[in-house]
Amino acid sequence: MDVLIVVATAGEAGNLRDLPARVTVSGVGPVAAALATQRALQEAPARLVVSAGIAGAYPASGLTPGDLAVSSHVIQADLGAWDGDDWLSLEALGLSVLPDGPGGATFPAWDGAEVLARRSGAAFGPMLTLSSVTGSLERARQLEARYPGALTEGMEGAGVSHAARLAGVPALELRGVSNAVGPRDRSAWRIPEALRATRRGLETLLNGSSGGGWGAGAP
Ligand SMILES: O=C(O)c1cccc(C(=O)CC[C@H]2O[C@@H](n3cnc4c(=O)[nH]cnc43)[C@H](O)[C@@H]2O)c1
Repeated sequence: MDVLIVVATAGEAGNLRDLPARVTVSGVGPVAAALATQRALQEAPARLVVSAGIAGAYPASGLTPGDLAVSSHVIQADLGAWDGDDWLSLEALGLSVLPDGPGGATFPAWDGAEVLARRSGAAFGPMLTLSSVTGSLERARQLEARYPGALTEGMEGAGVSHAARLAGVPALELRGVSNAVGPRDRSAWRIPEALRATRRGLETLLNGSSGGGWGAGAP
């Protein structure tokens, strides 16, 4: 399988180097992730792009550190406008990140993502991308209200999805949970557990063809 895995940091790449896929380290944030994905796809084609790494889990998701999440959609959640205290999404503004398309800042995931989630024991749902880490419960709940069912928060998924979409390559986000989204408490982050979960999901993906393949969405 011809898979490009994009992670933000060298630490996240460290335990993935032996997997049968190309791993690119983008740097942190959606712009860095988009540029790195674009460059990697120009250097060599891929049939599937994965934004992988660690993530925070929103309170209502029920996810805890060491759990795994796979995207149904990837959403750039901080693109929009404030009208006083009211938030207007790109959709509400009639705008899109894609010059030719509807969809605001939402990127549907690869067709095989739901099967992958089932096989790897991952939660399956929307995964949010923001340019800054949420630091309060109030803000976490606002984001959950705005994006019902949101599982996780990261800083690269939408950038990776955007670049993949422009290149005509399917994409998904796959992240191990390192922390709860909410008040900043670095001592509660469980990065090794999150990295193990991420690796488990990627192994399931990369071994997929030996388990009956991915059906119509096969990369
Ligand atoms: O607050 C700190 O001191 C701090 C120190 C080192 C790293 C961080 C990060 O926030 C890492 C961001 C990095 O990891 C992903 N990530 C993980 N959890 C979250 C989250 O709750 N919200 C947003 N991003 C998260 C993200 O994709 C970045 O690549 C903080």
